[in-house]
Amino acid sequence: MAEPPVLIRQDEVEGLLHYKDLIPRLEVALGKFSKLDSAEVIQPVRTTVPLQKYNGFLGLMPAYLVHEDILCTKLVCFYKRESGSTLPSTQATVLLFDPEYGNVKAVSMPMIIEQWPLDLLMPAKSEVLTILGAGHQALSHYNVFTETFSFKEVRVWSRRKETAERFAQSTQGHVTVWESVEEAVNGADVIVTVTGASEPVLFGQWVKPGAHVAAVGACRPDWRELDDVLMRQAKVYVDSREGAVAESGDIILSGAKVFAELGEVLNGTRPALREKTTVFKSLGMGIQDAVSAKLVFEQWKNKH
Ligand SMILES: NC(=O)C1=CN([C@@H]2O[C@H](COP(=O)(O)OP(=O)(O)OC[C@H]3O[C@@H](n4cnc5c(N)ncnc54)[C@H](O)[C@@H]3O)[C@@H](O)[C@H]2O)C=CC1
Ligand SMILES: O=C([O-])C1=[NH+]CCC1
Repeated sequence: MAEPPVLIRQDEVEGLLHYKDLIPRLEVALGKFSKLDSAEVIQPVRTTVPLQKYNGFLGLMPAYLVHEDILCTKLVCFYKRESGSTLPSTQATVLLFDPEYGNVKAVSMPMIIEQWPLDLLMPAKSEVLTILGAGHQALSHYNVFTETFSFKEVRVWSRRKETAERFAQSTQGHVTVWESVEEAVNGADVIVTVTGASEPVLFGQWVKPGAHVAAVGACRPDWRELDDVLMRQAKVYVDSREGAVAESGDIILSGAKVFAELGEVLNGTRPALREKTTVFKSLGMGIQDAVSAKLVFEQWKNKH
């Protein structure tokens, strides 16, 4: 009989998962995904169930990495919350299966980082990082970006100043709080957008030519964080073309063309045009959670 699944709590996940181990594995998985070879990676576009009553969605994100034999699904509820709401806007659970037997081996709460610093797309000299939004994703992206690179200056903006101030107090390094997006992004080399916005908050006219925008929020076809000018003037990279044209309001509503998948850049089949203004629009990939879950489970087993 199969063992019952182990439950790995979020605080344990945080202790077990290290970016330096995770990122190279994520890059390999994304490279395989972009080869469009279903003998290697199977990841259908997320199925989304609307929760109209609560202004949210349940997303089902299964993935199978064939050679690594990792079968996994993430179940993620995400919501559009009113300003001042204390309810979480994203709640996710990851199930890691034994693909042969079919049982669940581990249940864990993911540490969601859908974007990691893409030095390939960032300007060669990246000194100023601006984060728009000050919630959970803001903190995890602050951590991964500042652990991987040394920025001279880190700035944050949020629609409520007190949230941005709380964020700045919670970070390891010094972060300055800005009252307007326009000022916060002025001269920034890297801009991370992690808001719950459904209308653009970042406008192309404010973005320094050659900057890199890591766009994480706006995961619905009618939600946006970036305006048409930015979307049309930038080279747009995505995690999955199929996902982007189905789910990204920034891409669908602006009519912007997708230049490349990140996996194509990693495979060397499309160039990383870091001297141009670049947008990397991520929507979340089941394979990323699969790779993370496998790593967490391996580390957990080593400790128990
Ligand atoms: N690309 C991906 O794979 C993932 C995307 N997300 C998305 O990232 C975004 C942020 O998620 P969390 O940090 O978990 O949320 P959160 O609720 O912890 O933080 C959201 C931040 O955005 C701000 N915000 C909310 N509505 C806004 C609006 N209309 N205009 C400007 N700012 C607004 C809030 O004040 C807060 O600072 C959400 O849209 C979420 O769906 C979350 C997980 C993964
Ligand atoms: O991958 C993910 O967890 C999500 N993507 C959009 C909202 C949540």
